[in-house]
Amino acid sequence: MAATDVTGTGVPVPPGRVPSIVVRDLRVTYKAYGGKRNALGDEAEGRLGRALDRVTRHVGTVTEVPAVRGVSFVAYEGESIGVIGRNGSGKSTLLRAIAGLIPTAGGEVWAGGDIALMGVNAALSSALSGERNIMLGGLAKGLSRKQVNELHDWIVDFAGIGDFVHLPMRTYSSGMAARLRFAISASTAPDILIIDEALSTGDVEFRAKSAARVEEIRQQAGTVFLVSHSTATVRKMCDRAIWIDRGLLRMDGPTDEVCDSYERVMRAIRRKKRLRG
Ligand SMILES: Nc1ncnc2c1ncn2[C@@H]1O[C@H](COP(=O)(O)OP(=O)(O)OP(=O)(O)O)[C@@H](O)[C@H]1O
Repeated sequence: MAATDVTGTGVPVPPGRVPSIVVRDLRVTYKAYGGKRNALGDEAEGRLGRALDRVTRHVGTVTEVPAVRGVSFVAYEGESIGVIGRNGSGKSTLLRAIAGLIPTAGGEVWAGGDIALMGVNAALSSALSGERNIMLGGLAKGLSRKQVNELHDWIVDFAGIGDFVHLPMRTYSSGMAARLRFAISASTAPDILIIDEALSTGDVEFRAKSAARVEEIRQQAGTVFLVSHSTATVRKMCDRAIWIDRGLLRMDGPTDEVCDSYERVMRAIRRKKRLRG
């Protein structure tokens, strides 16, 4: 049976594969009030900055930042997709829009299941104990009190925070707090899991443990997105990679191919910068 373009993205769906997310011409524009912003943040300078000024419209004192400028792709069940790109290229914005956490300026997202976004910045309250945060985090994920109580010991054990669970989170080291956030998010297996740099926190042992948990979730036929600056992590954990550059999808394909191209371009940029002094 031939592949068909049932998603309308122009990407044919191969026979036997089940799409979990369809993103069609997705656009996100931030409105920044007052100061001037551009699509690469503070890094954009000189020629690049002027080029970006052309795509960044200034409306009165409001600057519109087109952070995602028309991205389309189809993700399938069982895939683990690394999302790479330079600082400010729009990776987090794209995934937050897919998770429905921020408004879009155009395009469509279709999701075939529940989406959980796990990030080191997931909001937990530093004034409350780990225990209370586990309950609040679980309720925010849509679990019942009973379900959170059942998961409580697993979360504390996975995070390795021991008796600190009774103390306010402000007494935690940043590693402990990040491990607790990860454990809360990973305590249930959502259909679609988005991890934003969460794996880069913690020590070697915790990274290995969290990687194993992501693999478990992936094997339960969920789809995993991993936003990371580390191509090494993406190579290890993902079978496919998406490269986002200035709000556009620059490349989508097998992890090694995409990471090789990305690293080549990054090396060339660094070389140019060095030559310019
Ligand atoms: N709340 C906001 N208001 C205005 N502009 C924003 C806002 N959040 C992000 N941006 C801008 O949108 C663009 C994309 O940011 P985003 O955080 O999605 O990039 P990123 O690739 O995830 O970056 P990083 O790798 O540094 O985390 C950047 O130019 C950034 O400055």
